[in-house]
Parts: sequence; C-alpha cells; structure tokens
Amino acid sequence: MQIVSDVTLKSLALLNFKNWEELHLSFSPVVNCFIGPNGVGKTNILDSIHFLCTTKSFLSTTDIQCIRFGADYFFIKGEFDRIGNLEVIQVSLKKSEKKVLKRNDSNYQRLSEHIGLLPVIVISPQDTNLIYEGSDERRKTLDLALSLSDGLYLHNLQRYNRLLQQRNAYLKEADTSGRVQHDILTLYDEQMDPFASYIYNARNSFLAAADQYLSRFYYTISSAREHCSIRYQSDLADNNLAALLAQSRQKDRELLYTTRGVHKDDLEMYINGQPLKKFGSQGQQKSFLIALKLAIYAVIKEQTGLSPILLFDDIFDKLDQKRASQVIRLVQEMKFGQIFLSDTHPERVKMLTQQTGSHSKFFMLDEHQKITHHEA
Ligand SMILES: Nc1ncnc2c1ncn2[C@@H]1O[C@H](COP(=O)(O)OP(=O)(O)OP(=O)(O)O)[C@@H](O)[C@H]1O
Repeated sequence: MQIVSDVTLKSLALLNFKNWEELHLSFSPVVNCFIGPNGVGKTNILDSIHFLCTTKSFLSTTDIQCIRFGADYFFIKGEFDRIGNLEVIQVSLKKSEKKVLKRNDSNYQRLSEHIGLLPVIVISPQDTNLIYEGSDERRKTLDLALSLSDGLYLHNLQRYNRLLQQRNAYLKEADTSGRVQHDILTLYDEQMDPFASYIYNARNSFLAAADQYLSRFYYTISSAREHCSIRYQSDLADNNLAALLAQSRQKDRELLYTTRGVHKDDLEMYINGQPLKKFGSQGQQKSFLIALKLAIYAVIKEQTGLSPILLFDDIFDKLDQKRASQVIRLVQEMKFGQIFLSDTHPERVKMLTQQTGSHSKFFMLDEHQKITHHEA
C-alpha cells in the first residue's frame, strides 16, 4: 500500500473524555489498530479524534455527554502533521461553559473556521442511521463531507439556515397577527435563492462524483455480484428556490413553515435497482455503507488533494469472510492516508495489516482499560 500522509495524527491526550480518565498515545502515520473486548473504550478513542477534526462527536448527540461520568470537564489534545506543518488542536468543555477550541494555542472565533483543516471520515455501525433514520441524518453526513471538501459550503449553508429560520418565524408571526406582508416573504425568498442554488449545485456534483466511486467500490466488495447506486432528490432539480417558494406560499402560510427547499433534500439508496432499506440484507447494507463512506473519502481527496484520516470502527461488523477480505483488498488498492481501526479480534486485524503490508501499531486493551502496544 502506498503511504500518503498529508494529514496524520501524531499523538493524542485525553482527560475525562467519556470512559477515559487520562490517556496519552502516540501513533503510526499509517495504520493504528485498537483491539479489545466490548465496552472498553475503543470507539471512544476514535470519537475523540473525530472531535478534534470536526468539533463534534460522531456518537453523542450533545457535547456534555462526552464528559466522563462524575467529572466536570473534558479535554482533548492532538498533535497533527498537516502537509509538513505541526498543528496542535485542543478542545475542552467545562459543564455550563462554552466549548473552547484552540489551534496552536489560539482560540478560534468561530468553530466553523476549523472545519476542513483536518479532513476525517468515519465508518461505524452507527452508519445504519443513514438507512433507517430520517432525511436529516443523510443531509448531515453530506453537509459534513461538503464542508470538508469545499471552503465556501458551510458559510452558504449557515446563511441559508439562518434565513430559513427567520422566514419560518415570520410565517408564525404573520399568522398570530393575522396580517401578512407579501413583500417581506418575497424578500426572504429572493435572499435565500442564491444560497440554495449554491448548496444544490455543490450537493449535486459531489453526489454525482460519489456515485461513480460507490458503484465501483460496492462491486469490488460484493465480488462483482451486485450493483448499487445513490440518487439525489431535491426540489431544486426542476426549479429555482424563489419560484418554488412563490408556488408554495399559500401552503407555507397554512402549515407555518417553509415546505420546499434544500432543507428537504434527500439521498435515495438502491441495490440492484431496489431500495436498499427494504431489499438489502444486513451484510449488503453494511457493504453499501462502507462503499458509500469510502466513496465520500475518495471525492474529498480528489477535491482537496488531502487524504482524510480514516476512522474505521468495528471494522468487520456484519461482514462475512469473503466481503471482509474484499474490503481489505479495497483498502489495499486505494491510496489511503492514516487509518485508525477498532475490532474485538486480533487475528482478523492482523490479517488486514499483513495483507496491506503496512507499518502498523497495535493497541491491545484489556477489560480494565489497560493498554499495551506493539508495532509490526
Ligand atoms: N460520559 C461517559 N463517562 C463514562 N463512561 C462513558 C461515558 N460515555 C460512554 N461511556 C462508556 O464507554 C463505554 C463504551 O465505550 P466504547 O463504545 O468506546 O467501547 P468499545 O470498546 O468500542 O466497545 P464495542 O467493542 O462494544 O464497540 C460504555 O461502557 C459506556 O458506558
């Protein structure tokens, strides 16, 4: 496997982050494996890396849930190498205070400024939410991917969302007062329009590129037995936002919210032409989600020139032997940057690292959270 290390995490320190009271680790620039029984905190280590890169957990819905039970703060520090430069990132949260994020000892004014500096992709059992939960889960994943690959995307999304909130508030206010000023609604529609167009075009081209990779990767994982695809669903496919909102104004006034726009976008997933949710087996769904996340990885890399850090949680969950070795083949063929993975079985992970022939570091966790490590 060729080593591409545009962004690597060199070391990690945790204080009171979830079940880790104190932890200090240093990593291989290539593959790092966390191996140990269920519930010892392997995923939480991956989550802390995700936190450093995106300012958020990929598991917990609120930041406060990340503070160790009984403690009143958490602290995460990571030393990264980004294209040859040292980047020291620190995140801390005290109960009832605002989260603080520092880059090389300087506070960020806005957390969103950090997004994109350290691209990261996580593949985890939680990804089934993309199939079973509502469209907001799919938009969230897409928005993060786009924020990592396009410096203007998050700004446009935030502006759109702010105007959307204001428009919704105005619809309620007009209903309460019994008086609507149509020129105010028209102004909102016109202001939202360019942001919606930007978001639509960015999502459309990102997903078109991802679809190409997805079908290739899935084809490999399923040993050329199945095909899959994604389809972007958006109100904006047929019309611009201002025209759509003009058409739906009466309905919006009755329902008191904005019924059309990019905040309603969705992503449809198909396997052999059938909806994945209804017709995919657990193993097929898992294979699809791995292929989708690797496709997102590939597009981010193509667009930014940076290899994201890959967090692969519970790597062999629900995959049969054949599919697991095809995933390994893919990892081998794709030129990945740094990888962190977790599994309960040392043999399976060794098989992966032997096949990839890469420089790997193994962290063996026992049920008391004691860690021993060795390199191979
Ligand atoms: N805020 C918190 N404070 C203390 N412990 C926590 C906190 N949040 C989660 N935990 C604990 O972390 C443990 C789960 O850790 P984690 O999911 O990282 O395990 P894992 O090693 O990945 O397990 P598996 O192999 O089952 O995926 C649970 O025991 C949970 O109670």
